[in-house]
Amino acid sequence: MQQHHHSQQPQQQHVQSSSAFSGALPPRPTRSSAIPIVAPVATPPPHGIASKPALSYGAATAAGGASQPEAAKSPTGTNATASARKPCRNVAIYGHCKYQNDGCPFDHTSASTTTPPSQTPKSPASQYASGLSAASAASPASSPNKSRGVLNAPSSPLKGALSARNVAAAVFVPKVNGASSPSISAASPAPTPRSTLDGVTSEVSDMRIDSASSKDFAASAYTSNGPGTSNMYTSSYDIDPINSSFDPSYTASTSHEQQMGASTPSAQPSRPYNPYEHMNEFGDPTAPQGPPNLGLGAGMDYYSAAANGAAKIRQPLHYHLYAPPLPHVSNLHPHHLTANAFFLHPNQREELQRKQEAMLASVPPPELGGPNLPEELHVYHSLVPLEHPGPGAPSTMGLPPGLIDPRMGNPGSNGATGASGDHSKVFGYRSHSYKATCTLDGKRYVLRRIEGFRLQHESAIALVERWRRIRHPSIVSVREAFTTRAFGDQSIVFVYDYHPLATTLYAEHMTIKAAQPDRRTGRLQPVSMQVPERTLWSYLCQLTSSLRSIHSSNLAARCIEASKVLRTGKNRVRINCCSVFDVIAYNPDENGSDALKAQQSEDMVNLGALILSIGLNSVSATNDIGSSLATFAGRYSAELKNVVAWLVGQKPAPNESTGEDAPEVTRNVSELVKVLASHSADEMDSALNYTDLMENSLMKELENGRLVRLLCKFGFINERPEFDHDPRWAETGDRYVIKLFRDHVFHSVDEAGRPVVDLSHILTNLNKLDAGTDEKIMLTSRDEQSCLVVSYREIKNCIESAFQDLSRTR
Ligand SMILES: Nc1ncnc2c1ncn2[C@@H]1O[C@H](COP(=O)(O)OP(=O)(O)OP(=O)(O)O)[C@@H](O)[C@H]1O
Repeated sequence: MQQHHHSQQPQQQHVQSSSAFSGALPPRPTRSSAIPIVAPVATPPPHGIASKPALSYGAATAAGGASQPEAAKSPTGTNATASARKPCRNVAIYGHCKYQNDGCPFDHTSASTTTPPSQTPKSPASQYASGLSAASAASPASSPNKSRGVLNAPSSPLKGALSARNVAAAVFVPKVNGASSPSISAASPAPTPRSTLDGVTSEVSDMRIDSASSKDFAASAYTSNGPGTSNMYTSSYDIDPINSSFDPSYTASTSHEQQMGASTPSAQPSRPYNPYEHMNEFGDPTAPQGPPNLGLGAGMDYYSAAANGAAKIRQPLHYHLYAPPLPHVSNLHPHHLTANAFFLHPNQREELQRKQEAMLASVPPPELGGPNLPEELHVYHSLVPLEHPGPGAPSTMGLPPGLIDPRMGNPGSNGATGASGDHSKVFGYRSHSYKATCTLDGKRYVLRRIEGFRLQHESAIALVERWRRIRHPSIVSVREAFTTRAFGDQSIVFVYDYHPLATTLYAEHMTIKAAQPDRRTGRLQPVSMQVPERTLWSYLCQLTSSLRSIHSSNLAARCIEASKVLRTGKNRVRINCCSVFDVIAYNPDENGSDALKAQQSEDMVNLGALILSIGLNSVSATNDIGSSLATFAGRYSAELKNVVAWLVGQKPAPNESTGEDAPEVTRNVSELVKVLASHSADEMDSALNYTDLMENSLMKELENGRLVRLLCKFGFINERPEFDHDPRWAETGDRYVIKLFRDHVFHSVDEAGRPVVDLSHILTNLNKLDAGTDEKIMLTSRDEQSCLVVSYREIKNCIESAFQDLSRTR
């Protein structure tokens, strides 16, 4: 309520001053639109008519009121003679007035005289405008920030910023004068009485009125903005300033050229827009002419020119333009392009969000029917079982939604994993897996508890330390192991990195998955179990690489099993549960190196058996290796079959022509790496392509991050009920411009008053704002009684200044 009160009060005040400003009319009801500037041509009498006096910005007048300036007391709108002396606003905005010969009482002459500042009522818009030129102590809009504003800096290109009433003076074009900042030229007489606002006078005196040269100015005026950014002044001659804001044909050189001081309006002839002009900046020797103003080409070679150019910062930076997707990524699937030009691909977003949901999944506490788990275990808390509780357990004990990959269905129903506490098919002990949060770093880990295990040798658990040091993209990292009685028994717990929504190769390829809806028809279709050969090669390459790392560390995986290889993404696999066997099957009497050799050799056999089982979608494929290999050979290439046969220890077939036995190759991981060389190259290509795709996705999200930061700043400033004991802070001074810009971006309406719900309008404006371009826009107050012509750079400065004020008070 308080906020409402504060935001209303200044608005009412503004309406009052605005109605006085426009001439004795009752204030119009406040509308959410701030964009009526597109509409005037649709209204029969454009201005000067009693029913629509609000458009007479040129001379601020008032019907009365003690607070009004002296000069404001002469009526406008009702006095045709007075109107005739006032410059027509249509000329100011559109370059011509279509009602010139149709009764429009305003002045359309293009002869120019100096536009004197006229009296301005203290509407927030005019307050801001006057604040731009000189901070007026009497103005309620004056804020301590103004002196900091770029607008007051003598060399600023914003020096000629217009106040609301200056909009009434005809077309302005920036005057580029050597290295100094552009000033503004007015092209129509402005016979309004001299202003009492001295601060504005100094600003307006910078405006050159020279209708004869105005065309020349127009030709050079576009130099003030960067390519892709139209200039309000230029637009006012021949294009619609609103609808053509992205028309690149009205832009050419950069402000850098202006800084070089060689492009005076008269010196630089009009030349066609060249979208590749920036390339010339570095002195491309193939260019037909040297880059403007750099003096390159003659005597300067391309590379030194490039080094020179690279050192210079080009302004303005074109942050307001979305960079298109890179061709090497986007050309992969053209139909993906249009939908995903701006944002992360929906499937990718969905997958990432599902993973986050899995990370945050929790179970109810035991008193509410949840599983009976210790509240804290060593440095871990919030334990959530990763396996279903077994038949007969109440539903509250079930897995929380979002914890498992939805493709897998209910794990209990299809037997993808055993129930929590079942005997592990691999380790033999009863085992449980939990997701848990670490109190030390707040991250999620997986705790694998082996129930009823009594540790006999301290040195066994010390082996875990060796596993801790192994970091490999295809191995689930081992963090630590500890024994505990927290579950009421003797248990050992192994801690691993958590990979949300991970499934096992067993669940993925050896269990029948629930039918999935067809993409085109939407009908449920059974999921094919056939594993493409490319996928098998990919698994083989990844697992070989991880074995290589393990074996070279004088360790053996000992758990190359379908249920112990996790699938953590599309075709991404990781060996899980490393170190468990080393601890639970520890034998102090074993000869170290012989045992290790045997275990490593076993890893190779298990790898072959795993590929064979996946290819045949059955764990029992290893029961009869000979017949399984025959079936396998019917589905896959001879090359793959031979590699698998070699791994599982089958004798290679004799040479067909000579009948001789093929030489036996020693079976170890180094040999396997050689065998897989060409497939590893394929794998690397895929990985690099995927990296490119990810980088591209990252670039899209980067853009969004910028805009979110900007929107946060808006949120801090707009509608703030009070700041620094000033209840009108959010509505006055720099903040008034921010408010009008917010209206322009989010509350604009079309000609029929319907809200413009157009994301591109928002993105375009926010990007230009973030980039701080020199392009100017017209902001209109909610009551349509006043307007401001400001550049995005000025608005950006206002936001920065207001935000800094807020953050300084912390
Ligand atoms: N590090 C991990 N990150 C994420 N999920 C994991 C991780 N380790 C295991 N899981 C998940 O926990 C579940 C149970 O794993 P587990 O290894 O106990 O499978 P299992 O088929 O029950 O094997 P076993 O027969 O040995 O008990 C699986 O669905 C697996 O996806």
